[in-house]
Amino acid sequence: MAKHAKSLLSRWSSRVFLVEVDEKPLYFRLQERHGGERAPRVFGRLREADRCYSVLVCSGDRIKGAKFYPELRNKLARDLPPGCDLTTMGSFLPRVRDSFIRGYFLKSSVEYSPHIERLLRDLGRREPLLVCSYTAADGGGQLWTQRLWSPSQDETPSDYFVVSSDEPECHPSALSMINNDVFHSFEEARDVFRKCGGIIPEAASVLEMLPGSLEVCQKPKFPVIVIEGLDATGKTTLTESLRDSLGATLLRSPPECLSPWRALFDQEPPLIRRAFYALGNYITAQQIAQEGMKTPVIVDRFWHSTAAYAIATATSGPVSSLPQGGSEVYGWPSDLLQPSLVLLLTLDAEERKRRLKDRGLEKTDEEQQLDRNQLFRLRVEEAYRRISGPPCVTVDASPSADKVLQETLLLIRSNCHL
Ligand SMILES: Nc1ncnc2c1ncn2[C@@H]1O[C@H](COP(=O)(O)OP(=O)(O)OP(=O)(O)O)[C@@H](O)[C@H]1O
Ligand SMILES: Nc1nc2c(ncn2[C@H]2C[C@H](O)[C@@H](COP(=O)(O)OP(=O)(O)O)O2)c(=O)[nH]1
Repeated sequence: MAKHAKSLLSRWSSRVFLVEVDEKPLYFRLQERHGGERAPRVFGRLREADRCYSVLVCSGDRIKGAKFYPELRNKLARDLPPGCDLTTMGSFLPRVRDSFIRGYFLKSSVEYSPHIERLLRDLGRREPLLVCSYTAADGGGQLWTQRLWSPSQDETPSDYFVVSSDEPECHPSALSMINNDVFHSFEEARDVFRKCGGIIPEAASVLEMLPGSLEVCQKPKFPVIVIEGLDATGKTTLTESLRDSLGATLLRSPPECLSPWRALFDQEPPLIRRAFYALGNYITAQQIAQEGMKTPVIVDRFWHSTAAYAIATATSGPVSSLPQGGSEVYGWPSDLLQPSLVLLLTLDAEERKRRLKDRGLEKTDEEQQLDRNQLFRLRVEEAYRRISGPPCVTVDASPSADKVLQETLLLIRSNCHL
């Protein structure tokens, strides 16, 4: 069994678990049982026949684990017997960075079925899984562990209670966001792509587009203005008008040179997808530094989009589950060029939907998620606002395109002395 999983087993009982129940986080941990004390109720609505499993991906290889996590869900969703309920779960060591590991919580309302254990063993042969199976006790919603096991290791009989645990100050995924979801360094993002080579051949093509090393960008002579906002808020329309009005150079992130691979990496798990967008920002930064010596530069999306979508995706539930304002995760990468001004186009949801529809282009999966999941959209919008470095200046994008342009030109002239 991977050394990592063995060490994890030994720390199993000091871990806290997080299961999303009806979009609300439920935190619990395992407490050694002594004597015949009764397990306290943690999960409501469990019957005596219910059997639950915590299935955690504890791969020692970050890339393989990231790739395996979505595959595991697809396999479980496909192969589990009817009557099984699958939700996301995580486990972490309180206040220990990078201790958050992801997994799934299975609730099987069928009588005990060896089929599930066989399925987990087969899956566990591909990547070390840590499985803790629970049995609901006397139907009252009490749970205790039956066995802790990793398919590649004998079962470890155990006798733990499942007891509620306090909600931590911030969502535990925040403990692992930096350089897993939000990349704060070129080297960290490039390292992910270097390690992807064996699994995703196109990673090599992206690496070839990167600068050998980050040349120290000279501060551009001319102002650099980034336009941010959700899809269909009018960024493309406004940036093209600003380019014409200011005689500026128009750039976008990810840069054109990465467009052949964007759709492919949009399908990859967050660790790889976010590294892709982070690397795109570094290439765009090099272009900004060059063009900014000759003309003002307008950029269509940059770091704020990368960080806001990554943070909003890595958390779940209400805005309150975002890392607190001022957290390190909102910081600007020290090796990434900072623009002179960042304008965030804001628009009410109905008008944005109308523009999306009028535009007719198919929606990105993130856009579909924005539509479907208002909570996700609210997390993206709030994450935009919390990002430090140059903070966003919001611009109401609901007036006509020309009015938005005039308003924006006023802001640029007053902030950038153009
Ligand atoms: N101020 C405006 N008033 C009314 N319609 C607008 C305005 N700005 C843009 N539009 C229209 O809204 C649609 C979306 O605009 P645009 O493509 O510029 O948004 P976007 O933010 O660049 O979207 P995406 O990020 O998805 O590319 C287009 O059909 C555009 O013509
Ligand atoms: N540009 C950019 N887009 C990102 C990033 N992270 C996530 N996204 C999402 C935002 C949108 O839903 C989707 C499309 O972004 P976009 O740049 O507006 O695409 P485009 O339609 O203008 O080509 O990608 C990111 O880091 N940069």
